[in-house]
Amino acid sequence: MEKLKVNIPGREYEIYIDNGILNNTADYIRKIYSGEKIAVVTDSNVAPLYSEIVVSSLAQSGFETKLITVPAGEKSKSADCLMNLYNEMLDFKLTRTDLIIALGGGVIGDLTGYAAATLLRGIPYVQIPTTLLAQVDSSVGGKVAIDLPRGKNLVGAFKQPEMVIIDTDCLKTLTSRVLADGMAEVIKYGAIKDKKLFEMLESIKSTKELFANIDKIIYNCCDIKRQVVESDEFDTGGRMILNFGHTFGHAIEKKYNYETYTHGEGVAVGMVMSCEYGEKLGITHNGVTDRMISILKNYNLPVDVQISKDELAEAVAVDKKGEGSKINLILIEDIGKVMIKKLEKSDFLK
Ligand SMILES: NC(=O)c1ccc[n+]([C@@H]2O[C@H](COP(=O)([O-])OP(=O)(O)OC[C@H]3O[C@@H](n4cnc5c(N)ncnc54)[C@H](O)[C@@H]3O)[C@@H](O)[C@H]2O)c1
Ligand SMILES: O=C(O)C(=O)C[C@@H](O)[C@H](O)[C@H](O)COP(=O)(O)O
Ligand SMILES: [Zn+2]
Repeated sequence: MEKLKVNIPGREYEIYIDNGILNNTADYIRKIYSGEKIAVVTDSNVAPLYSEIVVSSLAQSGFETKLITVPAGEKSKSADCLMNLYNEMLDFKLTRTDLIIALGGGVIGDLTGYAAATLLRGIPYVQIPTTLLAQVDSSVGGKVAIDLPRGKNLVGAFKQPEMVIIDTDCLKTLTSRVLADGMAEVIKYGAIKDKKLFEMLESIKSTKELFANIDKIIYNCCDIKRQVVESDEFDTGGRMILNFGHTFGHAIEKKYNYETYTHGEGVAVGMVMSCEYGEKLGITHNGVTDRMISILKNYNLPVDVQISKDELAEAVAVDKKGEGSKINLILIEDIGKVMIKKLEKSDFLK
């Protein structure tokens, strides 16, 4: 069992990492919740795999639960799905002193977290992430959101969870594509903040070897995210580094209607594009782009996608790192050495 504490004054919480801990979900929940009602939100793929373990643990411990299942996939991070979720929670007569659990990948975490941030002006929630991406990134830090047709995560909030429960056994049922998505964010952490992690990822030669190191990798990433979020919870400065590859990545996801490319795949190509752009500006050292391309290919992630300058400019216009006419672009000078470059939006990509 590994444990981390996110120290945000007034909103502290623990992250527990272990295999098999879903069986004891109720014991963890009891540490932070003394009420009775819990709405458990999950998706149509995760429900048949893990809802029974979670709900029966909660029921055996005397909690009154309602399982709410939404369709799997990014399209569920939508206003329509959010409204349905609100209605299901209100039908369950949830109040502000009750609890919500997000059981699933980043889609469920973001959607449920946003419902928790807004329904009745805020209900406490717990993250139980079941994908690698959610375990290393989205379940920690409190960014919650839905997408709009005009762009990714355009309606959202900062709402820290009460606890994050990471069961690494859940990773055994992921498809190789979803596992690779998580690796894109893991590679991001190495690229921005942890050269040793990046080098370790470069040396891994098989999925078996990856799984042998997965607990350590998850711990490392959560620890980096914890530190970054503690220093800038509301994304006004230092937290922006977690967006490395995302300006381009979000543009790719949107261009292809959130269907062709997943978030991790968009971020993978976005990191290559950021390295190329950084090299062009003379910021990213020569050779870094090649190294990025090579590691991404090793984890079966895409490194190139067709997208026009106009489509990128559209994404820049709604990017949350914008400040009036300027945009904060995240670049790396070298592996593990990140920087924030402020540019005029009109000069970007010229
Ligand atoms: N809030 C944040 O800080 C943050 C960080 C990174 C990404 N995100 C968001 O996260 C989303 C991507 O998350 P994701 O990659 O987890 O996608 P996802 O939630 O869509 O999950 C990917 C697929 O895996 C399935 N799945 C989940 N757990 C499983 C398991 N254990 N076994 C088998 N199948 C399983 C899901 O049903 C889905 O089909 C994007 O919307 C992205 O914007 C948010
Ligand atoms: O937690 C953060 O901060 C991040 O930027 C993590 C990203 O991996 C994540 O995809 C996030 O949701 C992107 O945020 P956005 O502010 O660009 O919508
Ligand atoms: Zn991301």
